[in-house]
Amino acid sequence: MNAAHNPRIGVLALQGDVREHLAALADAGAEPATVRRPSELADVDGLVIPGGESTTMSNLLGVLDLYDPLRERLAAGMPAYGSCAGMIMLATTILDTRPDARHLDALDITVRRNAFGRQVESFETDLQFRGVTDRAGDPPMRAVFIRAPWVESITPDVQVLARVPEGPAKDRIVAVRQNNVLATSFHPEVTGDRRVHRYFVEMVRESGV
Ligand SMILES: NC(=O)CC[C@H](N)C(=O)O
Repeated sequence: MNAAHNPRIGVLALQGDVREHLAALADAGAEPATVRRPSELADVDGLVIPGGESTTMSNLLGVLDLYDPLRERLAAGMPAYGSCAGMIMLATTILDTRPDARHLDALDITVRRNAFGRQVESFETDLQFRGVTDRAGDPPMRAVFIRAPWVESITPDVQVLARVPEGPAKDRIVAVRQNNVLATSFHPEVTGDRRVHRYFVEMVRESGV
């Protein structure tokens, strides 16, 4: 695999906003590919796990024989980016989930599902994103949350990239990175702002996996 110029980045295509991520990755300079089987997973330099329903995704991973190969590639350092349900899938500890839901243990965070409350199922805000909005003149990032999780706690190996700037959930952590794994509670693929996808494409290039 040659990740130097145009990394091949998969989107786990079991459910959720797969098309939007494929388009965002193409805009961000990657060669996008859908991943539904182990052979397709073996062929990518990095993987996006989109939003959807983490308990359903957990089931489908098992049914399609993707769970073990995906854990193995993550353990070997394959870069991954999870948004919303994807963040939940990547986490080591999940609060408010079903006891039989399986996850990928690639990110040392405790994440709470549907954390923003059922009344406020979805909302938008502008936030600062470390490494993306921190140069003078960079506009803030529009973040769209849909029945989103938040990160309840992290270990020292995890870098906080974004927090909720205001309101009842002020300061809750909503974007993190640990080595080659990136996760956001929100959905950058729906706004047309490609900066998070460019950040991830750059991670994949740098990893050279
Ligand atoms: N937009 C989303 O991905 C929502 C995540 C969903 N609430 C879950 O728990 O999996």
